[in-house]
Parts: sequence; structure tokens; C-alpha cells
Amino acid sequence: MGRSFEEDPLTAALAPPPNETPADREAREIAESEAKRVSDEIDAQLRKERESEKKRKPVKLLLLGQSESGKTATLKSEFTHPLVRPPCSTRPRRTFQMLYCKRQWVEERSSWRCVVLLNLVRNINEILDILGREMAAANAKPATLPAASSANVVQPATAIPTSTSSSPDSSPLSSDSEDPPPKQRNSITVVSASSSSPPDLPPLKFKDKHRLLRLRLAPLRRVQADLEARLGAAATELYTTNTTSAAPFDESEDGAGARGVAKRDKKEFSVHSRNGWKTALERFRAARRRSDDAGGSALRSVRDLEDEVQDVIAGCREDMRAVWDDRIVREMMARRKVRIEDSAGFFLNDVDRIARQDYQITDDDIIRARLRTVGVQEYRVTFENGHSAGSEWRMYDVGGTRSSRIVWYSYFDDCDAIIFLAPVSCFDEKLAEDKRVNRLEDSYMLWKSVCSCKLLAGTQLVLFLNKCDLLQAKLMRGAKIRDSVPSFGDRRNDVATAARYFQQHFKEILRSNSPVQRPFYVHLTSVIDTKSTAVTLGAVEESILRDHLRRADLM
Ligand SMILES: Nc1nc2c(ncn2[C@@H]2O[C@H](COP(=O)(O)OP(=O)(O)OP(=O)(O)O)[C@@H](O)[C@H]2O)c(=O)[nH]1
Ligand SMILES: [Mg+2]
Repeated sequence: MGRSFEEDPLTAALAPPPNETPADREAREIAESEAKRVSDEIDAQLRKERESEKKRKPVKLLLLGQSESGKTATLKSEFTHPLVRPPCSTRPRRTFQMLYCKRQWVEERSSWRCVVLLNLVRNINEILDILGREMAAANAKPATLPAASSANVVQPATAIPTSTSSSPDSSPLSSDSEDPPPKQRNSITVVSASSSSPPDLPPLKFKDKHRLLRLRLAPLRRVQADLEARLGAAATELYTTNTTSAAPFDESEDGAGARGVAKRDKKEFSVHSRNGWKTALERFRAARRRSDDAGGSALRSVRDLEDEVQDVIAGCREDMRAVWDDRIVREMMARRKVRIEDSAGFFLNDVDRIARQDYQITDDDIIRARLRTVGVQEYRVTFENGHSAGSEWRMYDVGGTRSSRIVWYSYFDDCDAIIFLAPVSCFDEKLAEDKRVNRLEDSYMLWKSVCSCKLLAGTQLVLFLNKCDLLQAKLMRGAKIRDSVPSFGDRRNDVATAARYFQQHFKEILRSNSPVQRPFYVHLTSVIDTKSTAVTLGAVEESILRDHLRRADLM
């Protein structure tokens, strides 16, 4: 039973005096109401401070996935696409296009031009390499096509060293790298392991024209070597690795020894990595500034190199087009099952536009340009507007080759979200750095490790099944999924069925390996399509921010 009014000493002390006059009462009530107003104001102020404190804590986002899965392209897509409104929303969507990044992006644009030129020149040199070998073989044995010697064999999935360019370890500019000295490989896509032409086909009839084209395009070898030396390790792909595990960071969870490895490597691959793509471009900018400061007198300045490169390439325009349009060359590539047009950084169809002195790079060119990420690159961005206005995001773009992955673990702590990219068009391709491993299988293994990682238990996982455009093109050409993925069986060989099938597999991996129950967020993407990617990223950002604030509430 509660105590009566008279028995409660606190209530009795706060009660108005028994002999209170009406005037005293009015004065007391005014004072009480003023005290309440001040107290409410203080509460509101504290609430506001707590809210802005929550917003002040940066949102940490990691982009993960194997090499060439599209991590950097996703970021580039963010930086290039203008503000859009998602369907059914009156709110302008922010985009990650904030003040800081915009400025940096504008500065970087001109440097990307050199990457596009390098990609284009490499496309041609790759064709010339094959042409050279085929012509030599045809000369040696004119009557029949030769069986491919080991030197001639075009290895499956991008494993051909070229003889054209300087080795990065001989370049003073390429000092740190995560692998043994990265050797070069062609980035062309080879659909099958077979490299020799079918023996029952008539031999290809190479003419003087082919010999002349090879001679006239020879200066492009030097151009490739110069550009690669300037850009450093990021400019060359890897085709070897010492790492046999899909997720070497797994071991970092087990004990101090492995953590030590991760720690040591983190220093080597710090966000200030001197070989990342941002840094590769920065070299161009810095050297350009230096040559400006020297009043243009610096010997062989960057501007000189850029102009020279552009001149040589422009001078080769007609011959480059002639090679790419040549019926015999196309037949040679088809017989070897080489699909250079599906490879990263393919620009030969744009040769008329790009091989000119006045070439102006477009946003689309930048998204499609290929420059490998070495180490980990950090972007700090603050939103200009939209629901994330004022909040800081830290985005980490990592190198995806197997040997780069060991450092990922160092970035998992306190991570709000991961966008995991799995390129689904690669169901019949092998890893560049380890050609025994199927690329889809590698993505499954990597996803499994990310899902099961205890440190990431509170992290939102968002899966992008990427390169759907290339999957569509591949299936249209008649590639059969079940030939590479037997469990696909007799399902319909179309994009919708394939995407559903792959998606289900990733979902099951999450369900059976995650240490806690968590939602499965998945998007089918072609991240080079900036318009639709902007809409996808808008939805992803909202969801990440909601989770971020919820986590901050729990703290
Ligand atoms: N057609 C097509 N090309 C894509 C897509 N996503 C990425 N690419 C291209 O694939 C190449 C590789 O993409 P990147 O973004 O450099 O790959 P990454 O995951 O950052 O690779 P690393 O830096 O080596 O880890 C680039 O030339 C991209 O333009 C896609 O959805 N469709
Ligand atoms: Mg990258």
C-alpha cells in the first residue's frame, strides 16, 4: 500500500505552503513553468548533440572482390555520375559526388587519358604478338597450320607474357608491390584452352600488308613501355602468385602469429600505398606540376611524354584500324578463340576517336579504363546534400589479386558495410594469377570467408552480381553455363535463370556460414552503366546509413 500524502517527506517539502495567497501561487507557477522550459531546452540540446555525434562518426565502407571484379569501376561510376532522383522519390539523391572528390576527380581526369592510351596500345600489341607468332609459324610450315609450340600457346584466361614492355621491377618508379616482381600478361580473354587452329581448316593467307602493318606499328611497343614505366606497378597485371588460398585473411582470425603477418603487410600496403591507381595518376600530376615550375625546361617532361605518345598514336591511327578491321586477323583471333573485345580496357572500337592529337577523354572512357589497384586506397568524402548531408564516409578500394587479400583483415574492424563484387560473366574463366582456379569458384570461396568472419558479424553485406552485360553477351554467343558449372544442369541458359541460380548459391553460403542471422542484400549490376549504378548505390547508401545510425544508438 502506498504512503499517504502527509507521510511522504519529499512531497510534503515541495508542496505549496498551506497559507499561500493567490498572488504567491501565481508567482510560483510562473517560476515553475520557466524552470521547465529551461530544462526542456537543455534536454533538446543534449539530444541534438548526441545525434550530431552519431553523424560525426564516419561511415566505413569496404569494396571487396577478386581482381577485375569492378571495385574501382564502382567508385569511378560514383564520381562521374551527376545527381539523380531515384524513381518514386521527390528527394534529390546525393551521390558520393562531394566537394572534395569532385575537385580531385576533375584533376584526375586528364591523367586517366594516359591510361586509356595505354589500354588501346596494349590491345594492338597483343594482336601483333599473336600475328607475329602465326606468321612465323606459317612461314616455317606454309602448307599446314603448325601445332602450337609452348611458346606459341595462348594460355587460357589471360596468361601470356609479352615481350614488349619494360619489366616493372626494372623501373625506378615501381618500388613496392604485393607480389613477386609482377610479370606482365596480356589481358585478353581466351574462351578455351585450345590455342591452335583446327587442323582441318585451310591455313591463313598472310600477305605483305600484314608484314608492313607490323613494321609500321612497331613504335607502339616503345609507347607501351614508356607509359608502363610512368604508371608503375598498377599499369601491369599479375599472372603469378604465391598465395594458394582464396582468403588468406582467414588465418588472421586464428592467432597472433597470423595477425602479425597481417600487421606487417598492412604497413607495406598502407592506404598511402605508392603503387595504387590513385598514386599512379598522382605521378603524372606531380611531374606535370614540376615541369610547369621548371618553366617547361625539364628534360623529357611529362607533358613532352604525353604529347609524344599522343602524336605517335595519332600517326598510327589508320594502321591500327586496318589491323582491327582485317578479315584475316579477325579469323586468326577467332580460330585461337581469343576475344580481345571482352577484355578489361578494350578500346579498339574507338580508335578513330581516341587516336587523335585533340582526344578529349569522356566519363565513359574513364569507367572502362583498366588500371589495377595495388594496396588499399582510401577515399574520405562528405556529402553535400540529401539525407546523408554532413556525414563523412570513408571508402576503401582494395587490390583483389589473391596475394593482396591478406591485408584486407586490417580494415575489417568497425566496418559498417561491405560491397562485395562477384563478376558472374566469368563462370568459364580462370584467375589471371592462378590459372588452375575458376573465377566463379574463387568468388564463392571469398564470399564464404567474408560471411563467416567473426569480426564482420555486425557488418552489412551487400552483394553485387556484376558484369551482367558481359554475361548476357556471352550467353547470346552460345556459351553454355553447364559446361563450366555442371550443377547448373538443364536450366534455361539465359541471364535471368543464371542470375537466380548464382544468387541462390551466394545466399545459401551466407545462411550457412554467417555467425549471426543477417539479411541478404543482392543487386544485379553492370557497373559501367553509370545511370543504373547510381540508382543502385543510392538505395545501398540509404540502407547502410540506417544501419550505421542504429549501431551508433546501441553504443
Ligand atoms: N562490361 C563491363 N565491364 C566492367 C564491369 N565492371 C567492371 N568492368 C571493367 O572491368 C575492368 C576491371 O575493373 P576494375 O574496377 O578495375 O576491377 P577491380 O575489381 O578494381 O580490380 P583490382 O583493382 O585488380 O582488384 C575495367 O576495365 C572495368 O571498366 C561491368 O559490369 N561490365
Ligand atoms: Mg581496382
